[in-house]
Amino acid sequence: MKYVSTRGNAPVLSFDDVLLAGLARDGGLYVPQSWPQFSLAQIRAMRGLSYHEIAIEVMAPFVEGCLTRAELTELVVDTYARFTHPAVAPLKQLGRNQWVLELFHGPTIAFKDYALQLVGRLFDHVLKKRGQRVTIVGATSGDTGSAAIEACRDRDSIDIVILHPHGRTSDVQRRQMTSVLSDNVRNLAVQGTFDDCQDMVKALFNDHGFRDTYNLSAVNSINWARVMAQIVYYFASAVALGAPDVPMTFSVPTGNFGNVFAGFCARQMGLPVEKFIVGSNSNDILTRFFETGVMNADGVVPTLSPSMDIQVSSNFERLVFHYLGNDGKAVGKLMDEFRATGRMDMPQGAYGAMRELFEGHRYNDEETLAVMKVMRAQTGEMLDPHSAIGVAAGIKGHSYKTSTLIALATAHPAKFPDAVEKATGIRPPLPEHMADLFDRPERFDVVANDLTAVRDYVATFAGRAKS
Ligand SMILES: N[C@@H](CCOP(=O)(O)O)C(=O)O
Repeated sequence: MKYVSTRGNAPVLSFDDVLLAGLARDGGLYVPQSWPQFSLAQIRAMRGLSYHEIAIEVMAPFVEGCLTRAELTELVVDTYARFTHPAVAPLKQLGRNQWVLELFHGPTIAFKDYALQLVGRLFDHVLKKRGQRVTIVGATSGDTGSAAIEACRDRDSIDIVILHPHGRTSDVQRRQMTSVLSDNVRNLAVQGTFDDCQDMVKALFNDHGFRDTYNLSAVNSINWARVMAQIVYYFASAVALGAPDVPMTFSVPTGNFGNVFAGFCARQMGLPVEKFIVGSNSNDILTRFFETGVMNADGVVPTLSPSMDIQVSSNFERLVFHYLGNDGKAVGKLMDEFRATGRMDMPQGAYGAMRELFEGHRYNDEETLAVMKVMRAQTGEMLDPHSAIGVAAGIKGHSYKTSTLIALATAHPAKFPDAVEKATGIRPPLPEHMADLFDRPERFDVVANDLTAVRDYVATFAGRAKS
């Protein structure tokens, strides 16, 4: 399998090079040159397989030529054996034809673990084989950071620096990152927004001298390996509910568009999906896009669902690439326009085709709390604010008659205890392995929203003498 950049002007790479590269050298994102295909019979045959068995089937074509099936199997089995639910990603019924997919049974209790636990092991495997080291630089609005740190902490071949927006994550989210005191981990609290953090990470990758000196790698969903591992739960949940003989509608709360794009990949590979519903909070750039065909960046406002406090959804570029017929030049033009003006007008044909498959719905904080309260009262399901938005958007957009709804629950309610208590009157306790989180010492450095300050910090950290 080979991978190409969405801007069409970077080297074509194999899986292990894409894993280490993160962002393509032309500023684009890597996507597979062609989509592996599963026939209906092959999808049907996945029914009854375990999560890890489905993971191997789904991911094997993407790593072909880089990992043997035995190597992939070993990594996958080791990854998901550590998840706390025997089903790994269990489904819970909400109503007729409506289900919640719980994606918070990994170590940091958010969906990011499903990919990052594997990505950490993939990095280790490839770097050891090559005898190389990397410096991972990542941006988080709350969940990616802790999942990446957990996956990479104490690994000999990796240093990791995570940028988060100062004061804009939940206390649990921040502590999950800042209480990891491993020598190879650093947290930077940036006096800005998540978009500022993500922008600076991309700028460091686009500075080729810097990138090469410190061997930068990425853990955000700009890294294809993240998206690849997330495709698995779309297949696993769909076949558990009768796919491919019943079409699915997926509802996904999303800010950076990586999660829902993984669902789109599953569809490209043959999984029958009727619709993707995107749930937004008040930072509703994606919902506005699907309503109008215009991507218009506004200021970010803090919400009860901080992981989605995002205006620039980096994976949207991968979708644009697909709908512009894999025309990297056209994608580059649109992205440059968006960067310069904060506005992107999708060509009508491409927008019309996107609208056949995607729609979006927005919920402000008040509406989110109301959904959490009603869901708890009517179904017994305790939802975190992000998952509540996904469920509400799904119920709004789903047609009972033609498909089964799977709404993705992306984080454990205990990650957002204040919001959950406000909505339901119940304060969800942290799981046992995190019970002492608020007693652990924290370490982080506050930096200005300034690229030079961040670059100097990364250089000093990555360049330090290793003990
Ligand atoms: N919502 C994310 C933001 C980063 O997204 P990613 O999928 O590109 O890592 C977070 O919680 O950090």
